[in-house]
Amino acid sequence: MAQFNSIEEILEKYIPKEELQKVHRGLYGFDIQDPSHYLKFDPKAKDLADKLKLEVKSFRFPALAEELRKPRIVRIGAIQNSIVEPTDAPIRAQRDSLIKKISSYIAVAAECGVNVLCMQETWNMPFAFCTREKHPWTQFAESAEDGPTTQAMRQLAGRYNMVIVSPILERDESHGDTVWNTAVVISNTGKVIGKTRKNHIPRVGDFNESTYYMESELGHPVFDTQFGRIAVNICYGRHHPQNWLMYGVNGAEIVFNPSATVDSLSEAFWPIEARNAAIANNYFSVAINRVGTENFAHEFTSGDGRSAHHDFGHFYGSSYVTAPNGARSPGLSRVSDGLLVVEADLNLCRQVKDQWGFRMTQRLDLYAESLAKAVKPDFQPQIIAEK
Ligand SMILES: NC(=O)NCCC(=O)O
Repeated sequence: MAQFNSIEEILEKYIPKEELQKVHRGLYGFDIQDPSHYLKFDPKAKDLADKLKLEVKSFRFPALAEELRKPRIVRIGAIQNSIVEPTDAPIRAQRDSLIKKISSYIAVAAECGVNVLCMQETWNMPFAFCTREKHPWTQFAESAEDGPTTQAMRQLAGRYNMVIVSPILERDESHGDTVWNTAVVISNTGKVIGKTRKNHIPRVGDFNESTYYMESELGHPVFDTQFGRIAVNICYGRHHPQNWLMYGVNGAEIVFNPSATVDSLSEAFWPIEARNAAIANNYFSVAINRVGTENFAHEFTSGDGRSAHHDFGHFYGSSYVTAPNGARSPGLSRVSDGLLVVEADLNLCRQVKDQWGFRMTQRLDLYAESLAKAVKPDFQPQIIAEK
């Protein structure tokens, strides 16, 4: 399929203006052409972004004014990016060129007033897990706490007073040098608050990640930051509603979904899953997908009938944010690097909980009892047939 910039662009091109407003309201929950929903940035931010050819999009989610609570306004940032060096370049050159590029994007995010930012899954390397090659790719794995990527991000977090979520390939030197798919959560003070790991590892298409790392044993941590309670649901975990549920049960107000997925597999799901999670759990979800096509020297197959090939297909970007009331931002481009800046009043989370009562009516006790039965070896599905 020929690559195109975005679905939004096609809609705006072919739908008459008065009809377009209805389409937008139905698709996004807002008239997304209403200028009051967009942020104005300092010209310096725009100049910086233009120089870097970085698409910058914004959106604003208002909440009701409350008498007993002040608004809790935060600016959430999401960065999607392609790789810089070809995948056969030296490892250090590949990693350091990405750290340099993303550091320049984070400088733009700072100019846009971003308070809490997340990058895509394993942002500092090519998504090489299709190859099933251990070498050279596991050389990208580094200490979550003080590897070169975390050190660089810690400096920026402190400099810009910004919480940074940095999804990387982790080398756990304390436990046999094991590799994990991890997101490091760095405070706006520059300190590492902690880390979370990918709970669900795919075995679909070319996503041969189970060759490299196991499912996380860290549960569903929520990180209490100056800019809200945040959690990270890494990529494939977005297909598991229970995974989203537990971040909500643990009190998350913003759940990032750093991802890497391709148009031949998941694009129809993409606008649905993180959006539904925000609706069902009354928090903001931030879906961030890698962008671009990455070619690898040695052709590979994955036993799914396709002939040997050198790439995953197209990572379609399309990052977007959904508010607890189901309204969503326009997406970033399908084909280029981008920064999405969303201004949100976190008070909206509790306002929607009150309005819809999902947390009150959630029946966790019923699910816990049913799931406890379902995991037992002698489980019998509850099927009732005509007598
Ligand atoms: N990175 C990753 O988990 N991708 C799996 C494919 C998908 O979930 O769309």
